Amino acid sequence: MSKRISLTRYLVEQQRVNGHIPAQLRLLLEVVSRACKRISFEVNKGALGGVLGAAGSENVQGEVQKKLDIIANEVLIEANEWGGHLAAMASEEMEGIYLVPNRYPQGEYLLLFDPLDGSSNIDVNVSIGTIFSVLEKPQDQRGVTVDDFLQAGAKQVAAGYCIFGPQSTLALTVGNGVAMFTLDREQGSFVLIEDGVKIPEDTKEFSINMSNMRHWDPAVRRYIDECLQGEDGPRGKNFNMRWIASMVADIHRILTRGGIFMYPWDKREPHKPGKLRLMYEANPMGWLIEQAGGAATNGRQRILEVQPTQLHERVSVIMGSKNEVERVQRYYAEYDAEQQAVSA
Ligand SMILES: O=P(O)(O)OC[C@H]1O[C@](O)(COP(=O)(O)O)[C@@H](O)[C@@H]1O
Ligand SMILES: [Mg+2]
Ligand SMILES: [Mg+2]
Repeated sequence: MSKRISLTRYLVEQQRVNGHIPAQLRLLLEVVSRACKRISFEVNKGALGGVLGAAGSENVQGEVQKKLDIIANEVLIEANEWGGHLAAMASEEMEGIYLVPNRYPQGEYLLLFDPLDGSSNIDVNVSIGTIFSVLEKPQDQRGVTVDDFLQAGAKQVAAGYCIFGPQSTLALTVGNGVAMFTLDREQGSFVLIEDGVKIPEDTKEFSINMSNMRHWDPAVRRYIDECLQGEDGPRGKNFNMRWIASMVADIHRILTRGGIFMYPWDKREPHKPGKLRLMYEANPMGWLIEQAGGAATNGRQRILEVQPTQLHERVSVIMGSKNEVERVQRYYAEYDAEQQAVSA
């Protein structure tokens, strides 16, 4: 039987052998993975555990909260607040930041999370997940503020997600490629299933909510129009489409077999840059995708270089197989040049 490598062992190797992560970060990631395990068990209870359905409240973004959104948020906070590795946390489900209470030891990291991604899929038994991102607390003696969190995605020191599907699988990067671990429920531990995950540079599969087509901008329309024309169009090949409506599941598929995922700006709410959140959805996913050889952009700028100005900032998202993402970027550049020429 081949040797099984647990997440714990992988992290120890990242720390000791490769010197990639300090001990504090290793311990923090252990705690996050334990929280993901707890959430996985809660998710699996479904109707039997009374965890389905709406909670009867709204989050800061005006979205109806599901019971599991709140349960997952509490699990992550409870697991992480006393460990001594963190200074503060931020979540999709909380308006402000959560400071580690004074009664617990204070750490050097900031943790951001989307505790339950794909909330609309909870009640219909479709894959959902937890997304997380770790930043370093800026070095100074002040107490932590929201401004400390407003760092570009390129500053992340760890990022990942745990998908709760037919299997619970945790994908992780500490800046040394992407590794995936599946939860062995009998052993109670995450076991390495793939290291050095690589996304093919080309693809024949796109992922976008087609019902928004009439609201997109011309660059995205052009790209999707050409995909839809298949063999008869300029791309000369047929494309397939997948939309799970859980970013975590769509990105997991792309990390597994390639593809392009888009949730672009659209004109329904023109003042918003996009639907997805920069700091705890696009940044961690963007870094994972890049670490697997893919690309992540808002059409005009690399996502990891977007300087956040708000905790719950939104962003237009185009990520996945490199050549396709670069093509969409090119279409944006061509469209912008045309617009400039018209207005000159
Ligand atoms: O309802 P739509 O347009 O299909 O949107 C689906 C998108 O919304 C999200 O569910 C937002 O995440 P939350 O469930 O964490 O709010 C993404 O995971 C997904 O890509
Ligand atoms: Mg989400
Ligand atoms: Mg969520």
